[in-house]
Amino acid sequence: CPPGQEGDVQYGNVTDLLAFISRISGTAHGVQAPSLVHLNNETGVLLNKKDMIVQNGHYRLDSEVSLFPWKRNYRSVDSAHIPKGAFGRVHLAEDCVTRKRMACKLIPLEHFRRSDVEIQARFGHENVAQLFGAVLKERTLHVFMEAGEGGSVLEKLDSCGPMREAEVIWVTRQVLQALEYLHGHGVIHHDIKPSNIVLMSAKAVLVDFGLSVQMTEDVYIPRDLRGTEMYMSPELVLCGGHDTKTDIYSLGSTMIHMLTGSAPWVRRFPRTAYPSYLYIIHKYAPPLEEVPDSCSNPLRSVLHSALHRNPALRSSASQLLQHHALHPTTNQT
Ligand SMILES: Nc1nnc(-c2c[nH]c3ncc(-c4c[nH]c5ccccc45)cc23)o1
Repeated sequence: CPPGQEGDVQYGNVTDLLAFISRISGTAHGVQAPSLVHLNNETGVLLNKKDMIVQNGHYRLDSEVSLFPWKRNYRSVDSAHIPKGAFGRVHLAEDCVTRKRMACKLIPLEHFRRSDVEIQARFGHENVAQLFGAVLKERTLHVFMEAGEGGSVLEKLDSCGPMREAEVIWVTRQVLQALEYLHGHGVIHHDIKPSNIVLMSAKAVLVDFGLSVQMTEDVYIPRDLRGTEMYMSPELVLCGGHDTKTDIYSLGSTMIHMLTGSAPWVRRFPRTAYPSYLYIIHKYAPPLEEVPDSCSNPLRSVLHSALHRNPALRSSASQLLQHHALHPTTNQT
């Protein structure tokens, strides 16, 4: 980059970031936005003025910010666990001046969905990975976010096996706090699963909002099938319309994965023999028979409420947060 050539990375607020996202959304779909004519230059909006230092309108890789592979949280994790979203790989990033550590998701412009950024920009919550900004460089969008350096719940499960009940309760409560907030604003995440829950020292956060939607009616009529099959609700599989309760079912499926170490269905219907689980999810009762015998009755009751086949009878995030099983007292064994 010739010295003195100004970049176009600016500090701004959420409104500025959403305006930038709207401009590149047009570019992503072939419409060349005039203000982005220099796609080989950098352009973007950073929300985090304290920790991210822009130099002459630049926030360049290896100059202003460095990317690193994530440190392995568990020895046995193979490279397959390098975090990746629906359409982008996630790296550990560090600001070269402030040393602020972040996550940086690289999304090719042709795969970019507004919801990848818009939902996290508009709906901040302590259990939703905080968005720090987005920079477009050479047709790749770099999305900077809060980093869960403890890795994902999936990485922990694949390395350490089934989680203890107290750990399952803690993660479930963290996710329910995020879902209570998102669902209260009509946002459906659509991909609740262990790899989209990342761990930090004192909390867990939801990540990967690339499939999320904000409902404008009481029922969301999908144009495509969204999510990861093993965790999908029966009503989502039927494509007849669904609402935020689909995330609750996916959380119930995630709880089974945390308690057993395996995703629901796969032990009874091995992936080698069943390329798709959609028919199984539609035809069979919810996978409550996979709840281990060791599971306490109170937590079993939470699973019954979260995995109810009828979304109208399924508990909401707010209702589950009131469940006594999710507030164990220290004197309970
Ligand atoms: N798909 C997606 N979209 N946004 C994120 C994201 C935001 N902050 C993060 N922090 C950590 C990880 C992460 C996932 N698996 C891991 C394994 C080891 C270490 C870290 C991780 C992922 C993120 O992920």
